[in-house]
Amino acid sequence: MAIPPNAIINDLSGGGMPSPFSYDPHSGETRTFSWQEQQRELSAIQQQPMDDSLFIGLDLSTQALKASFVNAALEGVAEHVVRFDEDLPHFKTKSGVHSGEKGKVTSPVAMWIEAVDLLLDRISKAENGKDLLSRVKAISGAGQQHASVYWSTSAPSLLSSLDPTKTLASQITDEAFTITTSPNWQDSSTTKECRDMEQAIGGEEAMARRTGSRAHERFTGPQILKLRREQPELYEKTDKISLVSSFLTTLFCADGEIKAMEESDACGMNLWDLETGDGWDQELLKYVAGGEKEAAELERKLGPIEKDGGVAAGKIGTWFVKRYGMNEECLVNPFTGDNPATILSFSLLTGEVVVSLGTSDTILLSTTDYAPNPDSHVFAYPANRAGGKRSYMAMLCYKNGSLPREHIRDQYAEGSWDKFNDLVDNIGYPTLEQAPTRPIGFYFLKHEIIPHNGYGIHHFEGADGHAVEEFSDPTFNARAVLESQFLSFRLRVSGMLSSSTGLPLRIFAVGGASANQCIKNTLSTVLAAPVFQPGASSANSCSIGGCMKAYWCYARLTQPDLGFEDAVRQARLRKVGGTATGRAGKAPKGEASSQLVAVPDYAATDAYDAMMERFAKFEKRACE
Ligand SMILES: Nc1ncnc2c1ncn2[C@@H]1O[C@H](COP(=O)(O)OP(=O)(O)O)[C@@H](O)[C@H]1O
Ligand SMILES: O=C(CO)[C@@H](O)[C@H](O)COP(=O)(O)O
Repeated sequence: MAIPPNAIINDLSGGGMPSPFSYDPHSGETRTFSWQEQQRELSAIQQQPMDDSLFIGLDLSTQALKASFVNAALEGVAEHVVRFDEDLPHFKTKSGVHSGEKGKVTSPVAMWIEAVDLLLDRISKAENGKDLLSRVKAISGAGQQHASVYWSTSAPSLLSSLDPTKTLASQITDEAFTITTSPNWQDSSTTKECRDMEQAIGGEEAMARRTGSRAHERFTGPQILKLRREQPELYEKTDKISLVSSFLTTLFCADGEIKAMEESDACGMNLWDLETGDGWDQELLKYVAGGEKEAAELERKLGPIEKDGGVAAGKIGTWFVKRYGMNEECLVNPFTGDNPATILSFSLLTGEVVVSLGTSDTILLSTTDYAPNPDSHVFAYPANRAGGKRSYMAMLCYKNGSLPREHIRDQYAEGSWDKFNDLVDNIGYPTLEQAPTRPIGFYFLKHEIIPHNGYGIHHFEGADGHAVEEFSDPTFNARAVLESQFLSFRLRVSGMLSSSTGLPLRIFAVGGASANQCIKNTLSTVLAAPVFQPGASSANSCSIGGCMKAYWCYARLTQPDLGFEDAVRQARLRKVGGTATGRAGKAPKGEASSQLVAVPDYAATDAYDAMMERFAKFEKRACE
């Protein structure tokens, strides 16, 4: 495979060896370290009593709960997963959720609690599992964004009196919650609430400027407003509201306190004043709560926000110590959102993006500019520190990510990814001559975020793009489901990048579908950029980002001012010094150097370039 000119490797991203220079997306600064400086740092690091330490990162995403363990050099040591549909079938979820009427999508909170029980059981029964758990010095991780948990007044006493002979699920019962299901990020039932909230503060531009995003159906603020309007008695009875991230922080501390939300994840609510970063947006709170006095009560329910991503929210609960032999000094670092955690496992340079192909498809980049736009999202960067220079994470999010790809695989390729790939390869890339008549399909199985209002399956054929029920060659759907998604990425990402071409310099692909070579090739070719992957596994970048956050939190016990990037760089020096040990007897996973996995077929890139105008026109038609 020829390495294209824009693929000059600096191995700052996606794990790997420490570099003599470090780029800090937090400050936008690049610093160089002489080898003498590195040698001094290495000696200092080797004196720290970390040799045996492990760090856990969890990822409670839509379809699964994953756990990664890393050592003090941030090398992967073990991984475990609980898949909701398969491992907890009694909750009867499909792809982790229940889909109801009028766009309502929820997940049972009890399922997540049982998943934590099952995950810990699996870990402790695995080879060396008990040993691994006993060596954990800090735990952190991520939750799917926007989804919320509604605690009752009984929660604190239930959480602080857990009996280690019983499971979490048998003790943190429905009594702990006012609502036993959590509105999922795929929910689209709050369109009215979104428009009302935007109108209350002067429109979508104003909402984006103040909170980082225009109002979105899945965001927590519109969901809370709908709850207050439709079930006021349950809203009133709710004592505290958590995001999935702060729900997990609370669960792992289990000290009776409902823990603070972390700022980056709180940006997915349309309630946090990201423009100033100073607090909840009082006008929005007032609107959602229904009055001035009521706003103060909503603020109490939401609690404070943790703006320092590297602090400890508490220590691991005694239930975990007594039942699973975890170290009572183990720190719990505030969990964040899944996308913020994913970006943390990379140190992106200007022009580089992470493309996460999970249940949702997302594009992530880091920036020091606050440049909100109604078509994308801006969140606080998850490694910000209180009082420090603020930076941001920009994101595009597609609801119809892996599920439409699976739908096409099941309908046209007998449920096999290999057969799906054969269809994609058989059709091949378009030539420049074919571009003006290339068929284009749209697969909005769920109400789409981008383009807003996209819904249903649409096929267009011919130069004029006349709508057809099905393509003349139905197998074309396999290629079309990839092409239309990546053409949409291409259309939108240019507005977020400052590069002269409007295209990314490098792509880091993560998430379940990044295992698929055909998908990576097409992504690379449509976006005209080389694709890299973080070592052996790219499906765990989110939980690895959580591990790094946990490590950072622990390192700050002895170096209170340590920044996230410096913590990561220091940890990787141990790899050079060879002082950290996994002791699990397995090859390290997930944290090897990034590898080039796909390069553009530039002739086809030209053809995709020529398709952009038609694509944008047909997409508008599909949304009419
Ligand atoms: N070989 C493959 N080709 C394409 N998609 C895949 C492949 N393997 C897994 N996937 C997709 O990955 C998705 C899960 O991705 P993952 O990142 O684990 O999800 P989540 O976003 O819930 O964390 C599944 O829905 C599946 O469709
Ligand atoms: O809604 C968003 C981001 O705004 C989604 O990205 C969710 O955060 C869920 O992620 P996955 O389950 O696909 O990881």
